[in-house]
Amino acid sequence: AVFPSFPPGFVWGVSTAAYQVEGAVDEDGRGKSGWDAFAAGPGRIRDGDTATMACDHYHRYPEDIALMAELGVDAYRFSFSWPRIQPGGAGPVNAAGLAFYDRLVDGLLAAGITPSPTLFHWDTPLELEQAGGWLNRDTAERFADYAQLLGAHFADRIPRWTTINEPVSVTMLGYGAGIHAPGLSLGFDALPAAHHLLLAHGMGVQALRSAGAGNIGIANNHGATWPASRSEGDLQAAGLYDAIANWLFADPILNGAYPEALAPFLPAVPDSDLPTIAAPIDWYGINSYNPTLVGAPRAGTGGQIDGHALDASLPFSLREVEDYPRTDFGWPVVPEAFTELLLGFKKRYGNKLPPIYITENGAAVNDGPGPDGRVHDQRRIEYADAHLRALKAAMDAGVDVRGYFHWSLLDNFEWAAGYSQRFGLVHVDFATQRRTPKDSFRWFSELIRAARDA
Ligand SMILES: O=C(O)[C@H](O)[C@@H](O)[C@H](O)[C@H](O)CO
Repeated sequence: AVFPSFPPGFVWGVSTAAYQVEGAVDEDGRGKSGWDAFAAGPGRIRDGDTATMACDHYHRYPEDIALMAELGVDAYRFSFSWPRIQPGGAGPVNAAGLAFYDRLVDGLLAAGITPSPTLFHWDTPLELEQAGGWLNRDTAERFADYAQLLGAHFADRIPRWTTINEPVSVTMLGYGAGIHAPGLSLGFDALPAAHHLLLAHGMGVQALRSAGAGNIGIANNHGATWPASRSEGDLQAAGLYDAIANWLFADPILNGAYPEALAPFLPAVPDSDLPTIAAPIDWYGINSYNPTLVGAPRAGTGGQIDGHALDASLPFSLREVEDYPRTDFGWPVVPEAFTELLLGFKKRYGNKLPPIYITENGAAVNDGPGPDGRVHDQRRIEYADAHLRALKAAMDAGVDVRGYFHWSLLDNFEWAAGYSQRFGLVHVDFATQRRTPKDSFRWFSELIRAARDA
């Protein structure tokens, strides 16, 4: 089928994150992160994998930049490693750490690829984590200092900035359900972390602007929430889950207030915090993969996330989305839910909604090289094709989307799932670090060129 045309200037990109690709965890003065400590814990990461080497991007970035140039992308969304740049999360800069990002940014610019970094993608400096991490308001203050120094150093070379990646995942998986670092299972008592992450975002925006940087946004994870049935119990549970998973992290930024439904659960916060969180942004980033089916609590189970059982005491339970294909990570493939999500955003925020970038979208498809040495990841092509058509349908209906960043350029360290789940357009042999562009890589590069020539 003919591929839908995207507007001229639409940004095509790929995404990665420092801890998932860099490796070199003990090199050139990098400090430890909460993830280093968490991943070292027995049974925390599938197969006992660690990110000590990951994709060795720290040394192989020239090869990876060449792959991105071959792919034909306009932009590369990577993340800065806070513990590499500022070990301990406070005080002086680690010059050798900063120098790595000078090399990466200059290499991208030389290749005609726009560096589009994220300041924080989950690797909290360990010293800050040990002082309470995102449960501690001070971490937001430290983040503002970190944003200031990066803005001052790179404002002249970096034209697009993301403050924080998915505060919802850090809050719910890291502090709420203990599946990610720091591994705390606090349930609703994790919500102060959400507030401090949002506060850090707002302070980060202000710090970047005062350092002369601009074109700033956040990358929030969002997905359509579907009630398990029209019963009162399921509708109520789905409404509460939707408020926590989606609107808790969008409303304060776009509306300047928390969702009313969550008032009973949220900590009291200083009045001045909400205007800070709502610091004007230039664009809004959405990471989206699939919808979530939610019902009333069920005795004995709260459902599961990536095979990790959720606490049965939660006021909702996650259910399996039936009758749709699944990725190898078990995530349902529902392109129409992507359109539904974006139209829902336009309806909810109207003209308060700035232009959108899809900062992440992709699928775990674990095919490896076949006898011909190629990786025939047809299911990834089908996933991306269907989601880009779903995206274009939302754009045709008036949603202002300016770009799409595929997750991910490389197979990488998929957090608690280790290397068992592959999201890359490029296959990585983690024993030899050999990179093999997959069939999806060729498909995406043809699509980008066709879209540009259209
Ligand atoms: O969205 C996230 O969880 C993160 O941003 C990425 O780091 C993940 O690796 C990716 O999404 C696949 O799960």
